[in-house]
Amino acid sequence: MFGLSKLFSSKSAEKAPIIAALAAYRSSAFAIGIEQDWLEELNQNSDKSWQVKLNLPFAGLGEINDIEKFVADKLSVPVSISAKVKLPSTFSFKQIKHIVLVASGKGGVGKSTTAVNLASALEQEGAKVGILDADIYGPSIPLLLGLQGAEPKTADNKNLLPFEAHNLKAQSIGFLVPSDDATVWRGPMASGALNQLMNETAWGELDYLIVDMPPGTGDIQLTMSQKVPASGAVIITTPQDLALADAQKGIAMFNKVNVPVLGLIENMSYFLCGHCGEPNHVFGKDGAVKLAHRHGVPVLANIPLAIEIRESSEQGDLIAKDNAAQISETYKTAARVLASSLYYQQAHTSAVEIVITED
Ligand SMILES: Nc1ncnc2c1ncn2[C@@H]1O[C@H](COP(=O)(O)OP(=O)(O)OP(=O)(O)O)[C@@H](O)[C@H]1O
Repeated sequence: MFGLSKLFSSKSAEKAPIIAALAAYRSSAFAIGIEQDWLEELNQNSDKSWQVKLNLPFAGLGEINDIEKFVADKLSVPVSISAKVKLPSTFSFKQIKHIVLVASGKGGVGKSTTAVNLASALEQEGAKVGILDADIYGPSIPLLLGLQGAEPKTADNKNLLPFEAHNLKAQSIGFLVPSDDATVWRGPMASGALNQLMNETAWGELDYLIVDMPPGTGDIQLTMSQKVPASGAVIITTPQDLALADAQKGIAMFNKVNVPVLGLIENMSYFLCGHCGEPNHVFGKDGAVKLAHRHGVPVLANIPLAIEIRESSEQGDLIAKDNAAQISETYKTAARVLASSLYYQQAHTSAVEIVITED
């Protein structure tokens, strides 16, 4: 852990301007700048340039270049910042620091596609990430990760090993239950299967576990949300009125079970015209942002309706990993804001303890 004495010992006066410049940086994710206790090392070279080492308490490496530029411009000297992600060691379940539920009020809005790309974006922002496919009606995460046909394996005949693809650990409820049977399921059965997968998968240490929930806001989703020690939920919607009405039911459901809604993601938000490049709001405009304002939650991203998203998904590729695609930056920005709100929520409120029970 960083010792303040190391920072302020002999050369504290020289260090004050760079500490102030780091603290003055602002963005949606770094809403109150770089805090002093994130600094691991701060050294000034003989030519007056600075070298900074940071430990970020949330996934946010994608913004380091912007921070570096901001500080260098402010001080008018070259600044080089290196950083790694080191979340506080508070575990919500086994060695998992945060569980985030990705839900939608209705089916077909692109929940699974968004969940898996968000997981990848968090990983690219420097975190250890897993994805758990809990969609009993149509488990699609193995397909989206290019894992179709994979069989679950165990190392010790007790715990399942998670699959690994695209630097993510993954597990799917589809391996436990044939989706044809899901129509006759009740809440306790579904939450029991989810708990079994959470408990009996050897996840190891994870910063974030993204759970792709079944679509809807019925008994099954309610019971599942109640039984998982989630840090928060993200609701995926499309701009149509019907989808937004269902997203509102999702917000109400999470409020009922005291799972904080961390934000909405509007998927298929607009279509970029191939001729003029202008966004075309095929399904309506500003619906998610109005809903978000009404409930005091942020819109984390507006994801376009894009052929590349569908094509990558069908090939088991992730558009979030394609650095040439503008959409990948949109997922990464959403991931940073999500990660930072989890950090500030944990740092500034007292934790609610949720206990997993067997029923
Ligand atoms: N932004 C997008 N642009 C283009 N196609 C998309 C986009 N988002 C999702 N899709 C496509 O829409 C289809 C449905 O997506 P997905 O399976 O993620 O939806 P879902 O909400 O998880 O569905 P379900 O409710 O059945 O679980 C897929 O073919 C996917 O590739």
